[in-house]
Formats: sequence, C-alpha cells, structure tokens
Amino acid sequence: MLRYLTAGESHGQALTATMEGIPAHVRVGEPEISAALARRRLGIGRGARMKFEADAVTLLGGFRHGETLGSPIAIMIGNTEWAKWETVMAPGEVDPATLAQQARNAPLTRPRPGHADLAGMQKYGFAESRPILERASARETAARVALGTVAAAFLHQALGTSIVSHVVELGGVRATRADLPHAQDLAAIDAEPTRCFDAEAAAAMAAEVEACRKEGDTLGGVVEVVVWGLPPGLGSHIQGDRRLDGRLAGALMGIQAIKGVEFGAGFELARRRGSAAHDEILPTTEGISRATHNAGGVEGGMSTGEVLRVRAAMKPISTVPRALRTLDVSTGQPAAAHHQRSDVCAVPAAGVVAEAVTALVLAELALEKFGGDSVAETRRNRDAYLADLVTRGLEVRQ
Ligand SMILES: Cc1cc2nc3c(=O)[nH]c(=O)nc-3n(C[C@H](O)[C@H](O)[C@H](O)COP(=O)(O)O)c2cc1C
Ligand SMILES: C=C(O[C@@H]1CC(C(=O)O)=C[C@@H](OP(=O)(O)O)[C@H]1O)C(=O)O
Repeated sequence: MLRYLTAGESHGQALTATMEGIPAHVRVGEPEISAALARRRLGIGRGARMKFEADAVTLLGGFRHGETLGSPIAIMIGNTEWAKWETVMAPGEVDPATLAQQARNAPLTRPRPGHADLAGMQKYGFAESRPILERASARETAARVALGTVAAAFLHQALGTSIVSHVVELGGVRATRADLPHAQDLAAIDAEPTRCFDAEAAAAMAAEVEACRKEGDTLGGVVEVVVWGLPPGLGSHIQGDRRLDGRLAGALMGIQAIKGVEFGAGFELARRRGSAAHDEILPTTEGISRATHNAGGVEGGMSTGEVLRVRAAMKPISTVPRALRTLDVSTGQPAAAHHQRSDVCAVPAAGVVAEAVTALVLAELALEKFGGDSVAETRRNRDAYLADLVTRGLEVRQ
C-alpha cells in the first residue's frame, strides 16, 4: 500500500511531505527533487513570487546514500521567505500589539470568487480568508511534486515507465500537432515558456497570455499527461474504487483549479458511433496492436499496455487583477475582491503537478499488481508477468 500526506501553509516555514510504501533501492534524492521543483516554477504567466522565493529541499527520512530505504519518506521544502512572515504565520500566540503593526496581517475580508476564501470562512469559522488561503494555495503542490519525483523514479527503475506532460490548450488556443511527446522531448518542452509541444500554437498562446496580463485578467487551459511503457493490467474492473481511470481522475481533480479530466478522445467519444470509437485489436507477429488510440490506454479500469493519455482542464486563476465583485464580510456591503499579486496563468506548472500525481497513482497501482519491497523484486514480478503474456501470445506492442 502506498499512502502519502502533505502539510504546511503557503507562507509558513516549510511544506512537509511524507510517504509510506515506496520500495527500497529507488535511486533518487535531493538533486532530482530540486530539479522537479524548479520545473514547477517555470512557465509563462507566473507572478512575481516565483522569482524571489526558492524551494529549499531537506530529506528528513527514508533515504540513504542516494537511494530509498523502504522506510517512510519525509521531505521538507523550506520557504526562503519565512523571515518576512514569521510573525503573521507564527504557530504560537503573538502579542496583539505586535501583530497590529504587521501590514501583512491586514484582515482579508473581501473573498475572491473562484478561490476557497468564502466557503472556507463559512466552514471553518473564520472572519477573514488568510487562514483559508494559506492552505488552499497551490504552493502545496510543491510537496506533491517532491513525492511524485520519488514515485516516477520507482516506476522508471522497476517498470521502464516514463511520464511526460505538455500544454495542449492555453487561453482558448489549441495545439494541433498530432504526434505525442516522448521522454526525450521533455527538456525541449520545459524550455518553451508555454510548455507546448507545438511551436506555432505556442507563439499564439504566449501572445494571448501577454494580452491577458495587460488587460488585468487571468487564463486557464488544458494539460496532457502521456505515459509510455506501462504494462497491461494496472487497476481493475472488479470494483469502482480500484479503476485506474477513476483513481487517476480523482488525483488530477485533486490539483487546485482542475475542473475536468478526459482520457484519450474523451468527451469526443460520446459524439461518435461505436464503430468509430473503439480501438480494434490486431494480432501481429510482434504482439497485439491497436488500429486506433481513442481509449487513452485504459479499458475496463485497467491499463491496456498502450500509451496512457489523459488531459486535465484548469480554470483561470481566481485572483483576477481587474477585481471581481464580492462582499466585504466585515460590513456585508458589496466590494471588490482582494488582490495583491497573482499568476496570470499557471497551466505550464499544472502540467508538472499533473505528472507528479499521475506517478503517485501509477506507483500505487504497480505495487498493488506486482508488490515488492525492493525495486529488483517489483521488476522480477513484472518480468515474470510479461513473460507469461508472451507464452500466452498476449503481449502488447506499444
Ligand atoms: C500551480 C498553480 C498555481 C496557482 N496560482 C494561483 C495564483 O497565483 N492565484 C490564484 O488566485 N490562484 C492560483 N491557483 C489556483 C488556486 O489554487 C485555485 O483557484 C483555488 O485553489 C480554487 O480552485 P478550486 O475551486 O479548484 O479549489 C494556482 C493553481 C495552481 C495549480
Ligand atoms: C506560491 C506558489 O503559488 C501560489 C499559488 C497561489 C494560489 O492561490 O494557489 C497564489 C500565489 O501566491 P500569492 O498569492 O502569495 O502570490 C502563487 O504564487 C507556488 O506555486 O509555489
């Protein structure tokens, strides 16, 4: 069983992430985690905070000499801006007079439409939104990216799996390039500010982000995660909560601001006839092949052994500079929603987070299928399973 938990506030001292169930001997450590966190900060549309703040990674448990021990993993991501927030976010009691001097502590009584502010204040009994937004903030996704780096390394070393993401739509501009990116394309995708694999569409997306910034507005978009090298049979048809598609959709929807998920041809499949929707099965001398790839690599809640392809739609950033209408909860009167600074769009970053949660779900399903307390044991079990498929003439040609 793989389980994980994150804790920490956006302007707190640090985020922490713990995970239990990752086998021993996964070769991964601080350099890989820091590199993944740096990727999450990149991308067009991010606000000022991404420039002056840094992620300081400390491995607190579960690693030794560059590999995992099989024991619970604990990772701390220190916030280099903590000194400025130490009083406002102090875990202990603070003298009210000292607190009153802190401009940063001005009560946030004008909740932002689209963010967690209002529902959080209603639910948790707060008169301002600071105690809500501190945890609702997608700063938390840094912790999931740290854990996802470990999960992705496990999948790669045990199963040969690689996970790639790219932006397929930004601010209404769609990528039209038909071929899917491979692991070797990831560096080029990361170097492109929109993280789009289609150069022509990328230029139009970038122009739309700049136009939006000038107009004081925000944008959303769609990211696609592509997984190569998955064996068939991860997940199961036998119970709704064991389905790969259900679990992955849940994890992707668990990312702040993600509002929709589709596999393969997705919602478009609902408009087609069955004869034009399903991927016909073709036997070849090198294994089973598919005539098309509409299912996105999942049938019956299980991986088919084809490329896994899933998309997540992100709504526009909620803190709109051209402030939206709200109420001031201290007066009950109409007001403009609070805004200090914000991202214009964070779709490229959301792709990196989507890769991470995909890795976490697939690592969990891989361990359910193959088990293993060490990478070698998981790999042996997977090799035996694939060898059996060959014996039965049921291997998949990807
Ligand atoms: C990587 C990333 C960065 C984000 N940056 C901002 C931001 O700067 N300002 C903002 O208001 N929302 C931002 N968001 C979105 C909020 O976290 C999100 O709108 C909020 O949690 C409410 O979304 P929900 O209704 O899906 O929970 C960001 C989301 C992600 C994934
Ligand atoms: C800090 C991060 O993202 C933050 C996510 C976020 C939100 O509301 O989700 C709001 C912004 O923070 P602030 O309101 O303090 O400017 C982003 O910068 C991060 O991704 O590391």
